[in-house]
Amino acid sequence: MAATLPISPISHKLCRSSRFGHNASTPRFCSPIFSISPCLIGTASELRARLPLVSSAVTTNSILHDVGATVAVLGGAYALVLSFDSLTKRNVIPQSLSRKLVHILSGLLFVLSWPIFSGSSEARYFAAFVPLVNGLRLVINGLSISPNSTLIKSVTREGRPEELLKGPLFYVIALLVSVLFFWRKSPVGMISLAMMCGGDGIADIMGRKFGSAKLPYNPRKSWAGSISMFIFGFFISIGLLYYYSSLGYLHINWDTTFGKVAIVSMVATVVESLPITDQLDDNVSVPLATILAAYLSFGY
Ligand SMILES: C/C(=C\COP(=O)(O)O)CCC[C@H](C)CCC[C@H](C)CCCC(C)C
Ligand SMILES: Nc1ccn([C@@H]2O[C@H](COP(=O)(O)OP(=O)(O)O)[C@@H](O)[C@H]2O)c(=O)n1
Repeated sequence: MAATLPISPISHKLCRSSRFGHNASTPRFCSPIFSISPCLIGTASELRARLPLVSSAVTTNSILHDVGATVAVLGGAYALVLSFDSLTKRNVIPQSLSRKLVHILSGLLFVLSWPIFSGSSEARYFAAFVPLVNGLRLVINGLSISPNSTLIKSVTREGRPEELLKGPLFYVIALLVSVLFFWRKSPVGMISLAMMCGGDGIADIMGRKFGSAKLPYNPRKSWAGSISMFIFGFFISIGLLYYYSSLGYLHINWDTTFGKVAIVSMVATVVESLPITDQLDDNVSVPLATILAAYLSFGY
């Protein structure tokens, strides 16, 4: 006997209507194949008539869901900067470390927040609103239109507002590109942010602390910084791929993925180590190189 499936609540409601001569007091079970009962035929035509109502209800729910997620992530972004500003003001951590931790955590927490948005095709645009608002915030403060000392102190090296228009703004643009063009169903965007936020951020912290042995072709960078970027970038990338595959967004072939991520991490690390920072900010060169290498490696 063919497997039977419970019909949805709306079908149950329709099946009970007197028009079909049924007095189904409990949800009917229906075979999913040929034995379509008059109730189901009625159900199908009734469903077609009601589909616009169902789809508009689903759309409204998705929009409310995504608006809520956007507000929550925006609040998280604001709270993150405020928290590190407070830690710096109370001399719990030095300003340079505070800025780097904001660099590392902002983007990675943003990527980790993507699953709280709905499954609708428009969800990525709601998520993109977060870096967009923060980008505008950086421009407004960077142009000193209405300077916010908390943001300037937490995100700049020397406390000059115009600094916001360089590294931080490129950083937020990289988040915007990843969410708009790659989102949850491609490994490319999340790996590029793992390398820019996690890898490059750790390179700075480890390089400043342990970077006595400088790179032969770039005395401003060190082996400790670059090796740290490769290792942390690799494991953070793998962690994000595992996170998204365990949630069902990605289907990863782990036999080949470790090698591919290692290659992409190496490419990003080499690019970051090049003496080109004065011409091209790391927050442009690293995500661009990672996106290219990851797209060539994974193909989607
Ligand atoms: C300090 C930052 C970049 C500087 O980079 P570099 O010059 O040191 O290479 C990071 C700037 C972060 C920005 C002000 C806030 C971005 C928030 C993000 C879009 C959303 C985070 C949400 C999450 C839930 C906290
Ligand atoms: N590969 C690296 C990267 C950074 N660093 C150290 O971290 C400092 C800041 O690096 P950076 O100029 O790339 O900083 P961001 O552009 O990432 O903010 C450098 O001046 C080095 O002291 C390193 O030693 N090795």
